Order: sequence, then structure tokens, then C-alpha cells
Amino acid sequence: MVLDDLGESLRGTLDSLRGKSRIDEEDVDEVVTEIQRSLLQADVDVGLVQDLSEAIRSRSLDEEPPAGTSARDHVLRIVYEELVDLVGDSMELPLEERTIVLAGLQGSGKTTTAAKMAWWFSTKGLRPAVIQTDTFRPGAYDQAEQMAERAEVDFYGDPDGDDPVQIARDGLEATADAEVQIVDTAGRHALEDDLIEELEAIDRAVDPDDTILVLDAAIGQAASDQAEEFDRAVADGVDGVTITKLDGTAKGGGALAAVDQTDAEIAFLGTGEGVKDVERFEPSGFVSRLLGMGDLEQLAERVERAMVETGEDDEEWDPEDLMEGEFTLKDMRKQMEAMNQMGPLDQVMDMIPGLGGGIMDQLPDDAMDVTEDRMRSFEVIMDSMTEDELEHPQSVGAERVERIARGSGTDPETVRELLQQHQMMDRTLDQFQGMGDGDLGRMMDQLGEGGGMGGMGGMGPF
Ligand SMILES: Nc1nc2c(ncn2[C@@H]2O[C@H](COP(=O)(O)OP(=O)(O)OP(=O)(O)O)[C@@H](O)[C@H]2O)c(=O)[nH]1
Repeated sequence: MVLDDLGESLRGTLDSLRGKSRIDEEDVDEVVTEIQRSLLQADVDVGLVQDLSEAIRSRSLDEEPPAGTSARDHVLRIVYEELVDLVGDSMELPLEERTIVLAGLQGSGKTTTAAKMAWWFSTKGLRPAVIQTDTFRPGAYDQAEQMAERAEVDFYGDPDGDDPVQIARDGLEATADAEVQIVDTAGRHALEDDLIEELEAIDRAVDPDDTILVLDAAIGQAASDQAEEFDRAVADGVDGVTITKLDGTAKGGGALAAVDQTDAEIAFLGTGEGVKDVERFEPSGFVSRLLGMGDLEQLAERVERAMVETGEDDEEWDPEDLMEGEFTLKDMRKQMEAMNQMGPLDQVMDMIPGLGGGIMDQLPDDAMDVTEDRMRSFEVIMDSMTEDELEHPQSVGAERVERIARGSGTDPETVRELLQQHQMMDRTLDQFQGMGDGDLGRMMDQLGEGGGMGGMGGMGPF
């Protein structure tokens, strides 16, 4: 995921402060050097890095840590606040009827982003539509149509049309039932006159609530120039920015920080080619995740989505029960189904407070790696188990393993694997259950005061 190296090296440096109650200049210099190295590598502007370093240095030494706060937590909090400041605010996007025009250079990811955003709005209960007006790039129509289909949202385009403005007009009419209309436009290699003219003509015809510029993260700090150029070129200016391809470049940090230097704010981040590889930009959550403090909001959103998609949003099963009672094989089954819906496990793990380099390192790599194939055989096995065995898997001895293997048409080895997997998940869960009262829980609560993050209560099924 984005800025992995930055997060990892920062976590490493901050961890070296563990156990210290006071912090001296040397400690601070070490942290600051590491931050500078990481941010410069991520293509953040040198001046910004210097300002940030100075702020971290002086605040760490001058500010008195709240009583009971360790040196590490004190610095972590300051680094967190300064990084949140560096990446800027999130663009406001009220969940109500709106028309959005996407602009950007060729290949920046507009078409993909249109479908991703539409999908995102659909998860918020709104009915979105994508209107494709790109008559410039052959293949744009098919690509947009396919992506809209994958996103399961309304779509309008005209493969034979050659007038983008007319297509936009027709599209608005044809998708009038949709609550959020997202108009995808054509790109060019550079911000040249015909691109500007086309954008302005579409803007006049559509009169959007928001014009969102789509930028490829790989341009790093050049993002500020591009945002400013587009802002000047488009009559009503650019309201927000979506940064794409954060999964494929080390320069994402530079792009993020650079956008904050302009008048535009970031709306979404693109983190992959799939239609669901998108997230709303939330500065506090983003930075918390980066620093290994998890991102409860993103996690809660994914869990909620997974619950709906697996039909587990029923009353019988409350994921929060996992934080209290015993973890049975039945729970594990629901877990596996939900997890498979949530996307790549490493991304999910990054969102869990404390896992950014902590507990997961102590577990075998495959502790939670339940692939679809494995899951299918696990399901068959569970179908062959009695109610009592599902509730108390620890009571399943060698003889029963043989019986279950025969009954399910699998082999004893796979049955044992299932039981081991259950044990590992159970153990992980135990660690979480203890965590809320500890150091990290307090830390999260402290951050909650300034960063809009709650305690550990609503953490969901982990
Ligand atoms: N890895 C990754 N690839 C992405 C992301 N967003 C878009 N892409 C890829 O980038 C390429 C260009 O994306 P498009 O959506 O076609 O870009 P566009 O801006 O519509 O391009 P034009 O219509 O030519 O202006 C495609 O191969 C996408 O799959 C992302 O967040 N991550």
C-alpha cells in the first residue's frame, strides 16, 4: 500500500524510543532524520520537509508530554499531527444529489476513477451513473462500459458519437434517475488548448457541482503545478483532486503534500486497478495507518460492506461479540466469508491499530491466510461437524478428525489445518481483547480528541 516504506521506517525509529520516559535532542534528531529521508524519498518538497522537521523537533523538546505519556507516544502524537497537517484536508462531498465532472491528462486514471467513485457512492446508498464523453481515445467507451458494469452502476455513452458536449447533455438526460452523475472526459498528453476548450464546453453544458481533477501519484510534487494549471485553465476552477495509482509508486507522499499547497483538496485515493480499489481521503485515518496506528473508520466501512455483501448483517451475529465471548468455528466461518469480501488481507491488517508491524510479525505469515480454495474445503469440513464440535473445536480429538475427514470427503491433514487455523485466529483475537486496556488503547483515545478517532470499541470482527 501507499507509502509503505515511509510508515515502516518511521515505525522502526519510533519503536527505538520504547521504554524511554524522557526524550533528548539526540532521540529527536534520529526521528527527524528518518522522517526527512522517507519524505524526500516520497518526493515531498524539500521546503515542506524542512518546515515539518523543525516543527517536530521544537515541539518534541519544548512541549511537556501529558502525565503518564511515554516519550514514544509523545513524539508519535506530534509526528501524527504534523503529518496530518502536511497532507491537508479532505474535500467535502455531501452525500446528496450532485453532478461531478472529472478532468485530467491522458492516462491519469479518469475512466477508472469515474467507475470507482460511482461504486463508492453506491455503497453509501446513492444511485450513481457514469457518463462517458471521451470521443478522443479509441477504446474509452468499452472500458468505461465494462467498468460501470463491474461497479454495477448506470452507464451512458455513445460509441458512435463525436461531440462530447452533446454526449454529456444526452447522458444527463438519459441518467436523470441517478442521484450522482459522474461525467468522464477525454484527456490529452498535456494541458493544451483543445483539452481546455473541450472541458469548458462540457462544464458549461453540465454545470457540475464539483469538478474533480484526476492526478497520477507518480508525478509526485509536480502535482501542485498540474493542479494549479488546471485550476487556472478551467473557468470555475478545480474543486477537488483524486490521486490515483498510489499502489504503484513511491512518490505518493509528494503528490499528497503538493496538493495541499494548492487551493484544491483531496477527495479520493486510487489504490489499484479494480473498481473497488478506492478510498475516501481522510487525513487522520490515512496518517494513523501510515504510522501503524490503524484506521478504524476505513476498517469499519469495509467490515460494514462485507457484512452486507455476505448477508451477515443479521441480528443473530454481532461481530462485536467476538471481542467478548468464545471464538467458535461458526464465528470463524463467518469471519472467513467476511474477510474474503474485504479485499487484500495486508491492506485490511494495515487498518487495525497495532498491527502495522506489531502483533502480525509474531504470527506465522499464513496465520490468517484463508484462500478461497482452502475456505471451500474448510466449509465442507464444517458441514460434516456436529453442532457440539463447531461450538467446542478444542474437543475434537484424533478419532473425530478421522471421522470428519471421511464424512467430508477430505483428509485428516486438512481437518487438522482447519483446527490449527481456528486456534491461531483465536489466539490473535485474545491479544486484541487485551489490547483495549493497554498502552495503545490510551494512545488511541488521546488521538481521538484531536484526530476524530474513537477508542477501540467498535473495532468489528477482530
Ligand atoms: N495500479 C493502478 N492502476 C490504475 C489506477 N487507476 C487507473 N489505473 C490504470 O491506469 C491506466 C489508465 O487509466 P484510465 O482510467 O484509462 O485513464 P484515463 O485518464 O481515463 O485515460 P484517457 O481516457 O486516455 O485520458 C489503466 O490501465 C488503469 O487500469 C490505480 O489506482 N492503480
